[in-house]
Formats: sequence, C-alpha cells, structure tokens
Amino acid sequence: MKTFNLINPDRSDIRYSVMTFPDSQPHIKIDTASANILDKTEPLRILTRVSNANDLLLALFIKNTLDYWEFEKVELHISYLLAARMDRVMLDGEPFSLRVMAGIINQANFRKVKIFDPHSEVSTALIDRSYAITNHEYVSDVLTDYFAKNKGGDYALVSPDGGALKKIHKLAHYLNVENVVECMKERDVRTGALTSFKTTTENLSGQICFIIDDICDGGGTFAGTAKMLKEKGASKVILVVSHGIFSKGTKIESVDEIYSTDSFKPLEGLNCFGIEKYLY
Ligand SMILES: O=P(O)(O)OC[C@H]1O[C@H](OP(=O)(O)OP(=O)(O)O)[C@H](O)[C@@H]1O
Repeated sequence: MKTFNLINPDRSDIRYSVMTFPDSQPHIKIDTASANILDKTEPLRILTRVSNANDLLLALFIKNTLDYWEFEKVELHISYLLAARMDRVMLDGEPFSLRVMAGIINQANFRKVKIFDPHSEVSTALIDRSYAITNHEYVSDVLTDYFAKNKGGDYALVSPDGGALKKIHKLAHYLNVENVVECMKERDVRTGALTSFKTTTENLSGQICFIIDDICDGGGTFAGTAKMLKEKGASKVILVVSHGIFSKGTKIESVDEIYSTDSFKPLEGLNCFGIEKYLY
C-alpha cells in the first residue's frame, strides 16, 4: 500500500511541504506530479500522529485534496490518538472528548482507520471502520532487544491497572509467557492523584518485571507500581509503553529502564522503537 507519510516525510510516496500561516492555520502543499503517478483505485494511507489538533486538521486537509483528485480508497493510520484517554465523562462539567474526536474523523469518511494500541475499546467503538493494532509485535521486539543486551532470568509481564489488565493476557498468550502479575491502582479523577497501588502476587523474588501499558504521561502510575514490585523482591523493573508522552521527563523512580515507540513524538535518552514497523 502506498503511504502519505506525515511521520517520516522522507518515506512518503506523495511529496509535500507543510507550513503554518501567520494566523496559526496549518497548511500543506501536495506535489501534484508525485500524486498523479499513483493508481487512484489502489488503497492509499495517510500515516500520522494525532498528538495535537493541528495534526488532525492536516490529515483532514490531505483527505480533502485526495477526494478532489478522486483517490478511491483512502485510509487513516494513527500512531497516537489525541483524547483516547477521555473515553467517558470523568466528571460533571467535563466533555466526552473522544466522542468529539471520533465525530470529526467520521465525517471525513475514511475507508479504514487503524489506531496503534488505543487506550481502550471505546476508540474503535466510536470511530467508523476502525481497527486497533495491538502492541504484540512491538513488545516481542522489546523482549528480544532486552535479553540480547542483558543477562536472562525469570521474568514476568505486569499489568499496572484495570485498563492494561484487559490486554495483558492476550499479549502473554501471543508471547507464550506464563508469568503475569496483575496490579491495581486508584486514581482520584478530581485531582488526578494516585492514591494506592496493590497486587495479589506476594513474592517476586529475583524476577525481572516488564510493566506493559499504553501510555506513560507523568509516570506516577509506574513509579508507584515499580516501588511496590521492588518491595516484593523484583530484581529489575522495565517499563514498556506504546506511547511515550513523558510530561515529567524520562527519569521514573524505581524504574530501571524504559522502552517506548515514537508514536507520540520522537524520543531520546531511552530505548525508542520507530512506530512505522508496527502500524500497517
Ligand atoms: O504516567 P501517568 O501519568 O501515571 O499516566 C499513565 C496512565 O494513565 C492511563 O491510564 P488512566 O490512569 O487514565 O486509567 P484508566 O483510563 O484506565 O482509568 C494510562 O493507561 C496509564 O496507565
């Protein structure tokens, strides 16, 4: 499939240049010649991060031009979906932001929408003809990379909360890993504060613990979970997230090493895997 690549412009099958008008409107100029040589009856995907509102606008502007040129099968492949966490009304007076995002995407009438490891099933429920791409292949590559660079040993996959728990057993099955540690956390939705960390697993003596989750934002979930895992004997704690926001930086207490993709933004100072391999 041909790709209109907003993540890595050098690998785009259609060339373009992006600019911003003085009033902050994002704008794109698409190279007509590179578009005209493509077969318009074949699928074409727009590959993009939706890390902010302008990213979404640009993708929709491109779809508008591709419609005008009569490309028949345009897909949207999203590495990170803004507002996927706001998958419900958290508190009275707050919006159901994901529903708004979904409405905007739906009106553009993409043939398919693929989303890499969305926060919950609500994204694919709300967005028409959408599919979630799991983190399975990515986590498999992480384990291979980790054990190529470090001594082997007993290890466990850890789900830090209820959201991650829904995915961890399918991942463990895919990876053929038996050892899964289920954890719970409590978050006060009024303040965002994390209030408690628990697990039913008592002894993690000598275990290398891989915490698997979709997003690392401030890192509080993982500092609290890692501290608890170490108190129960874990020899190392490795954080593996699909989407690295790292709003408070990439030093997270009690976490020994971090893996992420560049789905939200390019990252330095940790193990960062390019998202393109996993989103197709
Ligand atoms: O790095 P942090 O700032 O701790 O945030 C990361 C956590 O936040 C998200 O879950 P969230 O707490 O929104 O949970 P829920 O939607 O599953 O209730 C995400 O799935 C991580 O678990």
